[in-house]
Amino acid sequence: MEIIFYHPTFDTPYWIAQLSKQLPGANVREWKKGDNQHADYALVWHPPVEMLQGRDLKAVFALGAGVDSILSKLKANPEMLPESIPLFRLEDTGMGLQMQEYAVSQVLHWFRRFDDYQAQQQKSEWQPLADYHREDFTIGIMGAGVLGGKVAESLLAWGFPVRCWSRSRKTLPGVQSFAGTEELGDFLRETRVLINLLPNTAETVGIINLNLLNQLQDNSYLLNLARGVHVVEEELLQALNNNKLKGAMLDVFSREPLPQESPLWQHPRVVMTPHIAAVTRPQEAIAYIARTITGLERGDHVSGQVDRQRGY
Ligand SMILES: NC(=O)c1ccc[n+]([C@@H]2O[C@H](COP(=O)([O-])OP(=O)(O)OC[C@H]3O[C@@H](n4cnc5c(N)ncnc54)[C@H](O)[C@@H]3O)[C@@H](O)[C@H]2O)c1
Ligand SMILES: O=C(O)[C@H](O)CO
Repeated sequence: MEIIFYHPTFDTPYWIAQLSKQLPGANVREWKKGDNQHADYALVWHPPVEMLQGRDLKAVFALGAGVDSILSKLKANPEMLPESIPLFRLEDTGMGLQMQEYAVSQVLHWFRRFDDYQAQQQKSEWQPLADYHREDFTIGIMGAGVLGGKVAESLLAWGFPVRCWSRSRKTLPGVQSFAGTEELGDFLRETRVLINLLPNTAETVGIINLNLLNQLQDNSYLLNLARGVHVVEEELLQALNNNKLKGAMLDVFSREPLPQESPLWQHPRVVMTPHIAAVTRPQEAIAYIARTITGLERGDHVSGQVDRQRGY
């Protein structure tokens, strides 16, 4: 079995060595420009079109959870990967735990009013504040898939009321599930902390706009862990400046790196990280890919295949 690997920043020798160890019958090689030799599987992130085009592959694996970049490249170059070749993505592979760490730490930060205490410290002000109550701190998770489900579990464990919104209704124990555009308003009405874990698709671009934010509880918070294009950044700033939103924590931006001139850098109630909420963990990802390839070779049904029409 021949496997080609391409990632612009990963430690390629490590990936090749580990994949070879876990797939003993496979010959794994780094794809380099000009390599047109046969391959059965391709493992990629931001692949050059020529790497995939014209190949008779059994499957392609995206080396991340989101497949928006590869699907948008495919839109511009449909011949890069015919529909008959399945595209897989990473399901969890250690990202669920990272998302839990991120979400729990920030929700607790807001719940215990550490943002207010930090602002007071700037003014050398010693002033105990009223406690917040969990019943007024409903967490609303948009996108209740692999990662949204994990985040829901972790916040439930801290005793917060948790609800989710997704395309179809979910049955996550203890979580109130809302589905479809017709239930979006009901989902938002009680939400105090909005956590975004939607995929980037034609339907979800720009979904977090002023109209949506205005439907949240007053003094709400936004945690964007998915993609920057979900948020209309100027409208987020309006919602912060008119105090509908009390704070926002953003891991992703419509342009990355965030341009120096963006007012988000300086906003006193915005905190940010540089797209690190959940990164690909090589060990878990390699084990998952090896397991999936073994399953595909046996003809098993395996999960993780992207529905290209839906876009995730
Ligand atoms: N910031 C980071 O570091 C980072 C890391 C990993 C993943 N992500 C992002 O997180 C996203 C989610 O990952 P996942 O593995 O949980 O994906 P997933 O496919 O398992 O879950 C997606 C969820 O969104 C819902 N959904 C999709 N379209 C919808 C729509 N139009 N309306 C309502 N609900 C809709 C689905 O029903 C599903 O519940 C990824 O697509 C990626 O963009 C970000
Ligand atoms: O989707 C993912 O896996 C991360 O956001 C990296 O882009």
